[in-house]
Amino acid sequence: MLQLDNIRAGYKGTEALHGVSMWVDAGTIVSVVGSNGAGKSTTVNTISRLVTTYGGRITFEGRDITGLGPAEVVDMGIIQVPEGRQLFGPLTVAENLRLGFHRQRRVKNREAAFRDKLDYIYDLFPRLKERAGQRAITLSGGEQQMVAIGRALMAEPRLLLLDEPSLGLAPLIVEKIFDVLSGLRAQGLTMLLVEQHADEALALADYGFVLSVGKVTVHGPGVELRSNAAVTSSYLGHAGAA
Ligand SMILES: Nc1ncnc2c1ncn2[C@@H]1O[C@H](COP(=O)(O)OP(=O)(O)OP(=O)(O)O)[C@@H](O)[C@H]1O
Repeated sequence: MLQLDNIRAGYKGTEALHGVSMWVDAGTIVSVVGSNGAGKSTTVNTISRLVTTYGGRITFEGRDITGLGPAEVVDMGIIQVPEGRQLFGPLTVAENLRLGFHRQRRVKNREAAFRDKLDYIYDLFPRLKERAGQRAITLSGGEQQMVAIGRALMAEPRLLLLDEPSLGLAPLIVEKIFDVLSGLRAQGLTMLLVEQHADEALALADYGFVLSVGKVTVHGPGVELRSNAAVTSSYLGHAGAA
C-alpha cells in the first residue's frame, strides 16, 4: 500500500534520512522503532509531506506522491496522529473530533454522517463519550491521546500514521490504546506506528523497521525483531548492548 524507496529527507539542506526504504502492506500494522533522534518523526512527516525530500520515491496505492503537498496526501487518506497530540485545548472533546471530519465534504446529509462517525469513536473510546463536553486541555494525557486518535479516525484514513502515541502515558493506558489499534487492524485499517517503546510496538506490529541515525538497520516480522539482540541495542541507543 505504501512504499518508501531510498528516501533522503531533512531540514534546510541537512539530511536526517539517508536512503530509507520501507513498506506497509494493506491491513497491517508496521512499527518503526529507534532511539532519540533516529529519524522516526522525520519519516512520518516525510510521508505526510511536511518534510522536504531530497531524493528517492514514495508511492501510495501505486501512485507516486513524492511531489505532492500535505493537503493532497490528506485528501488521499493518509492521516497523521501527530506527536504531542496537538489538540485545541479550549475546545471540547466533541469539537476537537468534529475538526477531523473534513474529508467527507461531498457527503449528503453531512450532520447525520458526522453523528454516525461520532458514535463509532465513542464506541471505541467510551471515556470520550463521558467527556464529550469537556475542554481538551482539562483531560488526562491518555484521554487526550484518545481524542487525537479519534480525530484522525473521523477523517476516515486509508493509512493512519501514529507518531509516538505512548509519549508520557502510564503503561496501563498504553496497553489500552494499543488494544484499540489492534481492534482497528481487525477492522482492516492500515497503520504505521512510530514508537520509542520498541518492545510493545513490535509486539503489536506485523512487521517492523529499526531506524538508527537516519538509516534502516534491521527489518522483519515484529516477533522476530523483539528477540533480535541488534534491535535491543538500537532502541536502547547502546551499540553492542544486550
Ligand atoms: N525541525 C527540525 N529542524 C532541523 N533538524 C531537525 C528538525 N526535526 C528533527 N531534526 C533532526 O533530524 C534528526 C531526526 O530527528 P527525528 O525527530 O526524526 O528523530 P526521532 O527518531 O523522531 O526522535 P525523537 O524520538 O526524539 O522524536 C535529528 O538529528 C534531529 O535533530
